[in-house]
Amino acid sequence: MELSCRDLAVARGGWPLLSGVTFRVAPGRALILRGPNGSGKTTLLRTLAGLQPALSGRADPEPGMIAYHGHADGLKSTLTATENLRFWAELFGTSPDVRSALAAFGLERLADRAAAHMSAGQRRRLGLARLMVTGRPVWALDEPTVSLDTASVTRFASVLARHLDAGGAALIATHIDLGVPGEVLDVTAFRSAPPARGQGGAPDGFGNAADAEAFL
Ligand SMILES: Nc1ncnc2c1ncn2[C@@H]1O[C@H](COP(=O)(O)OP(=O)(O)OP(=O)(O)O)[C@@H](O)[C@H]1O
Repeated sequence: MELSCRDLAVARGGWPLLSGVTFRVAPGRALILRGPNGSGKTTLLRTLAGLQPALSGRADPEPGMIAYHGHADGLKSTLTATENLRFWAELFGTSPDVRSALAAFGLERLADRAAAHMSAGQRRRLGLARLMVTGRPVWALDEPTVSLDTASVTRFASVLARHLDAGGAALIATHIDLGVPGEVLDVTAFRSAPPARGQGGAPDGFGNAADAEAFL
């Protein structure tokens, strides 16, 4: 499935961050988001995933077709690895092969262990295995390889390659080369214009005007 954005404007805490964001990701391709800390990569991903509204513009497909993996792993800490994947499959209305999803991330021996008793890297692997049970054609991923060792990065890259081979698409904020087909988009090209001086501070929840101006 294709992922596209036209003239999208996004904000955090009511403060415009990016505007005029336009791109197209064909089925089978990934678009890698780049940009320094605080430049708006997470905000763009969250907007596309429907976790916050866009200020203006258009994005396709609608969030219901997008599986989002953010900084948190989205796990229920008291549930085992298998139970977590079943929980998500039920939520997404799919009938997945949970054993294959666990195997893809080398989690077979942890199938019956509660997420609370896993290491950070093991939890991250389980969180990523969740993507395989969503059945969603577009993946929006925010720094998916954080906490992963080299072997796990390779496993993840291979799961991602299979997703793309099957006609899926992906938008990924990452600083490492995952070796998948696609282009790189630097979000700093879409920075919103800085606010005019004397227009007051940043809106509640954003931080403060100095922070905002430092970024903008
Ligand atoms: N919960 C929040 N409330 C208000 N402002 C926020 C919030 N989270 C982030 N921001 C601000 O929004 C801006 C964009 O943040 P965002 O997380 O989208 O950047 P990023 O490019 O993903 O950064 P990083 O590379 O550090 O993950 C930053 O200036 C940040 O300070």
